[in-house]
Amino acid sequence: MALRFSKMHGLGNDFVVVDCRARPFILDAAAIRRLGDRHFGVGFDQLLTVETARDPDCAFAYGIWNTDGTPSGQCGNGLRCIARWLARDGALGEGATRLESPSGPVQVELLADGHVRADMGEPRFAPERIPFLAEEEADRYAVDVVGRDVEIGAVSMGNPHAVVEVSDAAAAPVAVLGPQIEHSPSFPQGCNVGFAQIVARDAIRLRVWERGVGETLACGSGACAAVAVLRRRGLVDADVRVGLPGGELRVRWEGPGHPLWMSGPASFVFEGEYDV
Ligand SMILES: N[C@H](CCC[C@H](N)C(=O)O)C(=O)O
Repeated sequence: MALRFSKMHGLGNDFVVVDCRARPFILDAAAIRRLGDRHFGVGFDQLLTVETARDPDCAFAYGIWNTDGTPSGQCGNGLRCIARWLARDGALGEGATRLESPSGPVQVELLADGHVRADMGEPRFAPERIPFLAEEEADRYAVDVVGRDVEIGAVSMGNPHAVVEVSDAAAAPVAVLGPQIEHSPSFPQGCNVGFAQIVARDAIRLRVWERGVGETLACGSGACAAVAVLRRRGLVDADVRVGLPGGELRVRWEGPGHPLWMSGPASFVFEGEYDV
């Protein structure tokens, strides 16, 4: 059976997008891993499906799977690509459109410069909503990683994130500390791990080790998570430029009680057919 797809990326965080509006998604974890394999398949950081919405207030729904076949609750770069994909299909109305993500509704809007702005909802810091095992909610936690304490912030953007503040993102031990924190028992469902360097009150540099993938060139929900954690600590202003290896995202968060906004590019690369 041939599976038609669009290959897309958001700042180098790359996706295979499959239109499942006419028929349900049928690949199991092993088939997703094969599709995501960069030698034996097409290759992606995440597989995204466009689906009909169950939520009557949303125009469409979307699904998210990592390279290892595990599902995710949110994908910031991916939802910008879904918005561009729907716009090309003539299915995105004027102004803001509500989309149903696996973790709840988000709102997207195509900007004049071709970028996409997304209302990602409010960051969730309550440990049980991340999920993260902690007695009480805090700005920072000490997590035991291979016998030593590492200080992190923890937050959900619909998917779990740990944020580690570093003095130099370029030199951060992403490949060592990333998987150790991703698989920490403190995060019962695992987590994405951001390494954030504060450059100014309106600019940070960030690298992200993604749950179920590894280090990616960019992570939209990771950028949101880093700004949320650093703003809650009073270390950055509301508007922050987030510099990732693949490029820059803009994130805006007034603070508790307010939604968090992210904006950035979304690009098509090619259309293809995959023999499932
Ligand atoms: N690349 C995505 C994040 C995927 C998160 C996934 N790795 C998870 O298991 O939560 C983004 O732009 O937000």
